[in-house]
Parts: sequence; C-alpha cells; structure tokens
Amino acid sequence: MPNEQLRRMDAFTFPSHSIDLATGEALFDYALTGPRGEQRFTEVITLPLPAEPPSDETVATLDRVLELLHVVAGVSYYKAAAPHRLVLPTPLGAAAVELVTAVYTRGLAEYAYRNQLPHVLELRPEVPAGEVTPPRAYDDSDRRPLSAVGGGKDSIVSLEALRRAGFDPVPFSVNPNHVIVAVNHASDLTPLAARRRIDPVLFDLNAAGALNGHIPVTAINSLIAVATAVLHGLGPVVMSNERSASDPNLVWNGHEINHQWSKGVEAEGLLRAALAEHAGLTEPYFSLLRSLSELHIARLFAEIERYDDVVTSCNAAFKLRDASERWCRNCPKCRFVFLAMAPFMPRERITHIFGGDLLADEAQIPGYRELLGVDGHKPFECVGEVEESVVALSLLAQQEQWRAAPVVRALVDALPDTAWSAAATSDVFTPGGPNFVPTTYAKALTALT
Ligand SMILES: CC(=O)N[C@H]1[C@@H](OP(=O)(O)OP(=O)(O)OC[C@H]2O[C@@H](n3ccc(=O)[nH]c3=O)[C@H](O)[C@@H]2O)O[C@H](CO)[C@@H](O)[C@@H]1O[C@H](C)C(=O)N[C@@H](C)C(=O)N[C@@H](CCC(=O)O)C(=O)O
Ligand SMILES: Nc1ncnc2c1ncn2[C@@H]1O[C@H](COP(=O)(O)OP(=O)(O)OP(=O)(O)O)[C@@H](O)[C@H]1O
Repeated sequence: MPNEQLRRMDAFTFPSHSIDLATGEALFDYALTGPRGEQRFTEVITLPLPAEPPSDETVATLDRVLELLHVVAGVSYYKAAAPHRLVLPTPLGAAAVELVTAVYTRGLAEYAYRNQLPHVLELRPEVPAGEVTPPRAYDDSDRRPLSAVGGGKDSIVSLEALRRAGFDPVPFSVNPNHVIVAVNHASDLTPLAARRRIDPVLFDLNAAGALNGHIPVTAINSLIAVATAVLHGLGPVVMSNERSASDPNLVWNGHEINHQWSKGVEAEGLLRAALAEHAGLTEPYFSLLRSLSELHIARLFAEIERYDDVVTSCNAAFKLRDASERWCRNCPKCRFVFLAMAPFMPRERITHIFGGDLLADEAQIPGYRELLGVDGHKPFECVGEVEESVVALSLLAQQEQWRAAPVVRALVDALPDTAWSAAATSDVFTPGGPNFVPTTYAKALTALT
C-alpha cells in the first residue's frame, strides 16, 4: 500500500480475535481504514499449553485477558498511520478504557514526539455502548509466581530473590532468543515461553516509509505473561521494573515523554486495575524491584555470579532482525549498565561480562557526558537517572582499580562541583516511591541483601 494512502487512514479498528485451545494459537486482527480502502493486519500470539486442558472458568478468565491484550497489542499497527479515530471492538469498563487511553497516548509519546504528531497525545478511544458483564473473581495469589525474564540484570535479580525467598518462580519469556535461553539454562529452572509473530506486512510498510517509532512493548509482554499465568493456574506475574522507569525523558507540549512509560508505576497501576475490573484478577501483576534505583539493582546483581557468562541488558541483542550477539558496547544502555555495575565488582569480572572495558575507551566519553547530564537530555533508552550515574562515578573515583581509567578521569573533570555535593547526599540506595508489592512478597528482596 503506498505511503500516501496510509497517511489518509482515518480510523483504527479491531475486527476480531480468537484462540485455538488445542494449539494455544491466538489470532488478533486489526484494520486501518480510510476513504480509499483498508489495510488489514493479523498478529499471532502462541501461548504455551498446560499439561491438563483448562476448566471452563479458566477459559472464561483467559478470554477476558485476551480482550485486553487484543486492544493493547494494536499499538504496533496503529502507529503505521496514526489515524485520529481509535474504535474499540467491545464495551469496556472505566479502568480498562483508562488503560487503553494511556497505552495509545503516553505509551506512544516518544513516537508522537519524534514524528511530530501531537494529536496522538490527545487520542480518546471510541467505546461501543453496552454493559460489560462482571467477571468471575479469580484469586491465584498463593500459587507459584511467573517471573518475566528479559535476559538482563533486572529480571535475574528478581528471579534469584524469589527463588532464595522460597517462592519457586517459573521463568517466563516472550520470544526467548539465545540470550534468554542461556539465562534460563543458567538458572536451572524450567521456563515457559510464548511466541509472538508481528504481521510481516508491517515490516514491508516500514520499509516503504510508513510512520514508525517506539511502542510500549512492556504492556504487551505483561498481558501475554498474565494470559499464560491464568492458563497454567499460576500466581502473580512478577516484573523487574525499577523506580527510575517512571521518570520522563523530557516534556513536550505540556506532555511528559517517557521512553519507558509502560515499565513505569503509572502503567503498572493501570494494568492492575484493568485486570481486576475486566478479568476479576485480584493480584495479577506487580514489579518486585519498583522501589529500587538502577544503581541499587546493579549492586544486588553483583552478589550473584552464576549468570556472568550470559547476562545481556543491551537492547541491540533483542532486535527482531540483525540482532547483536550480546552487549554491543556502544549504546546508552551498555554505557549506563557498565557504569552502574563497575563500582561493585572487580575490573576483570565486569570486563568479562561485557567482553570489553568501556571505561578504558575514550570514544565513549560523549555518550557518558549525556548520561551524566553534562550534555543533552536523558537518552531515549532504558537508563537510570543522571543522579545515579553521578553517584556511580563518585564511587569509581574513590577506587584504586578505576580512578585512573581514561573515561573516569575525563568525566570527573567534566562535572561541576555542585554535582558532587548532590551525589554525597543522594538517596539512590534507599528504597522509596510507590509500589504494588504484596506484603507476602516484600521479604523476597531482603533475601538477597
Ligand atoms: C530491540 C529494539 O530496541 N527495538 C526497537 C527498534 O526497533 P528496530 O526497528 O531497530 O528493530 P526490531 O526490534 O527488530 O523491530 C522491527 C520493527 O518491528 C516493529 N515492532 C517491533 C516490536 C513490537 O513490539 N512492535 C513493533 O511494531 C517496529 O516497527 C520496528 O521498527 O526501534 C523501534 C522503533 O523505535 C522500537 O519500537 C523497537 O523496540 C521494540 C518494540 C522493543 O522490544 N524494545 C525494547 C527492547 C525496549 O525498548 N524496551 C524498553 C521498555 C519500553 C516500554 O515502555 O516497554 C526499555 O528497555 O527501555
Ligand atoms: N522477551 C521478554 N519476555 C518477557 N518479559 C520480558 C521480555 N523482555 C523484557 N521483559 C520484562 O520486561 C521488563 C522490562 O525489561 P528490561 O529489558 O528493562 O529488563 P531486564 O532484561 O530484566 O533488565 P535490564 O534492564 O538489565 O535489561 C522486565 O520485567 C523484564 O523481565
């Protein structure tokens, strides 16, 4: 479909969805519609099947979760044209509508900013009139948790905290690549995996110049995880989203632009409320690491050595096409995670984990200046706050093994005196901020410290 036709699309709709419980394959249909025709898409998500067929009650709850997933996963296709109308397929309650509105506005905020599409931030879904039948209440909070594994340090910290506190977690991933497979293998736990196939038509449209940009992928992965937990009769989905994920990168036209919006505490609260209202799930989903800074999580990770050969936080390793083998060692996330881990481990160990020493490489200095707030704004990546980077640097400047490293020396010289005094009084190692961790799970973090 030519680009010019795509730009004339005026509505995004959700024609149908279904699941085949013999195969676990769910089909989610979408359509961009306009005066000169429509563009259809089908996303295929395959859930792992349980050993026993699910009960009718389980299937009814699963259907409710899939209704939410259908709508949320549409963002990938909506963004190819960004029409002004978002027409929902079925009536939804207030909490579900609030979630959907936020996913298509705040979740697409970076995309809207980069493509200069302010109307996306004001989008309001059209909800069909009608009553929503109340769901059956479904409380599985005492069952084994499903622990989402993304291959990076954060989910490893959660997995180990849950295990050491006796929760017997089940690792779970969407489209596990070789990194995630290796992390699961190192854990010695038996994982579950779901498959997600984006309609290849989207890649063709991208190649032809369709609108493109970042989407709130964690919201999609989270709902796939909840659907899997319901199907398998498991307990809450445990995420590893940290405190700083809630902080925006910048403000544009009065709107906060946050690359990590769907990892933030607002998205977590909205997802929990929508799942309670629409699917009757009482304790479906929370982030165990919500009250911790990235730097604090890096310190906890340093206590765990069994994943050193496999842990990979670099997003380049998780691309659908042309992925890097492990750390690319030249992106904001690699720079930040190296800086955050370095104060807490011997130089040989971190060099082994990354396959190189970023603080010995002067080419990294401009990127580190951004992380430290000397130049530009916080990069559009999953990186911690400027304050966390400054605290990490101040710790390195005090260590014999790092003090003379070329990048450390250059950055110490670049920082104003005020930054050091702020670092000295920082609370980055004090847990804080709102969180949804159930009291029964609060002990899990202390199991690591
Ligand atoms: C791996 C990655 O960071 N990808 C982002 C990148 O995509 P790129 O075009 O370079 O390659 P692919 O990942 O192979 O994707 C190809 C196209 O497919 C579309 N697409 C992909 C996944 C999806 O769920 N929906 C899609 O529509 C899209 O058109 C891709 O171009 O740049 C894209 C554009 O900015 C990003 O959308 C890709 O981000 C992925 C969705 C992704 O999985 N990213 C995570 C690693 C990520 O950024 N996580 C955030 C959490 C953000 C959140 O709120 O959830 C983080 O770690 O901070
Ligand atoms: N493929 C995936 N399947 C399921 N959950 C995922 C997947 N990728 C990421 N997640 C989860 O989404 C959340 C955000 O991912 P993120 O990439 O920030 O975390 P991570 O891989 O654990 O750590 P790091 O921040 O070091 O990369 C985490 O809870 C993570 O477990």
